[in-house]
Amino acid sequence: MSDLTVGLVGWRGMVGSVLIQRMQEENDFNGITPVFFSTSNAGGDAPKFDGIETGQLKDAHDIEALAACDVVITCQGGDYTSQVHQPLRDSGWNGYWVDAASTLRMKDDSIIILDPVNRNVIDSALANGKKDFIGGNCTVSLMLMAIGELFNKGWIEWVSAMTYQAASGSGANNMRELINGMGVLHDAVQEELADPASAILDIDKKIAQTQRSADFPTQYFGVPLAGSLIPYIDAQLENKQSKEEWKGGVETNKILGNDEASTIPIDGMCVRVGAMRCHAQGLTIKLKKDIPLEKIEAALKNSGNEWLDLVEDDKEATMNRLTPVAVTGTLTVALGRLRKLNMGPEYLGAFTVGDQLLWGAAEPLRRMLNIIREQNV
Ligand SMILES: NC(=O)C1=CN([C@@H]2O[C@H](COP(=O)(O)OP(=O)(O)OC[C@H]3O[C@@H](n4cnc5c(N)ncnc54)[C@H](OP(=O)(O)O)[C@@H]3O)[C@@H](O)[C@H]2O)C=CC1
Ligand SMILES: N[C@@H](CC(=O)OP(=O)(O)O)C(=O)O
Repeated sequence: MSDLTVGLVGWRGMVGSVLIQRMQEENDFNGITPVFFSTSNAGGDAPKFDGIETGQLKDAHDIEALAACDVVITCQGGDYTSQVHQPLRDSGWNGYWVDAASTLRMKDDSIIILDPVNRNVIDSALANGKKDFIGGNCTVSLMLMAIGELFNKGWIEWVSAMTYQAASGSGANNMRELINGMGVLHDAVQEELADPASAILDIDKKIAQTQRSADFPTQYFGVPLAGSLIPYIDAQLENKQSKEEWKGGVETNKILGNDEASTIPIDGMCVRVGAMRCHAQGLTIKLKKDIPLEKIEAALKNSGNEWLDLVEDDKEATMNRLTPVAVTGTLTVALGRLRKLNMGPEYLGAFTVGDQLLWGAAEPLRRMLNIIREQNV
């Protein structure tokens, strides 16, 4: 069988760059013919990689050029998907569409991909001729990478997820704004900080004044994030959930292949915090019955999830392994603070942290490409 021709759209964005880096690390370019597309620089030079012929960038809106690909992987964003996906399908193209954007996730013909958790759903979709494979919301994917085994065992009645989401989830400019804000705050009290005798409440007052000043960087988040938090992510829905909170329920159930009768209630509050690219979540899990903690830990350890770092519920281990700083830039999803809560023996508390650009965005896409390749051998 000849190499798959794989169109890459959005490769120079933040998610796309992480994808390309991971594809290089895993030698995913071996045995495919990559074609690089651009929405802004068609005809320019495609990125150069060792030993890979990439040629010129093609126009990402050129339906004919896209239709020449067996697989299109896009990290370009939802607007691009809205503009291009349907015209491409309408042209008769029957290739695989692999997408990071949320646009198509809840469509009947789409599969949300997170193969360590739902490989069975993906395999049966492939067998049934499905062609649209969409990466899940980062918070959802990271929660499932942590506690997917407990869902698969059928132990969970409902979950409440309280999230602590990194700036990267909003994009590169938002990450810059967070750091700029931190710098502005430091600059505002630099002299007082250098003087150990200065009063902390004076420093605090100056920080609050600076955060509230008209020239504090808020262009992208809308309000200050540095030294603060924002308990709202994405659009407001009519039922008062944020769209991010809504995704937690609908996407989790779709990934797990649950139907209306087997839907598991999942809800909580999604909060933006001043972390760079790792999302954390405090989980309250209502179990269907009292399952001993040792049994739960054993199930997680034996789940075959090689990326899970099950952190013992111990202060030192937690501080060293269950933080954004500990896991950032890695595929490790840390899960800890596992303990039965005072509400009763069916109530399990947990805390999880993972890199939202890796398992939360890029990694499921490159793994889907490899699953498609296995099908086409
Ligand atoms: N950020 C996240 O956490 C997640 C994002 N996603 C999805 O992925 C999509 C892309 O997100 P993200 O990667 O953050 O978006 P980016 O804004 O980083 O990149 C999107 C596109 O912007 C264009 N672009 C314009 N200026 C620049 C520049 N200076 N540097 C790089 N690219 C530039 C590029 O297109 P071109 O080369 O054609 O000009 C690029 O492909 C999102 O819209 C979302 O749908 C999904 C999960 C998580
Ligand atoms: N909304 C997520 C990031 C993201 O892009 O989500 P989605 O792929 O569902 O649009 C966040 O802000 O952290």
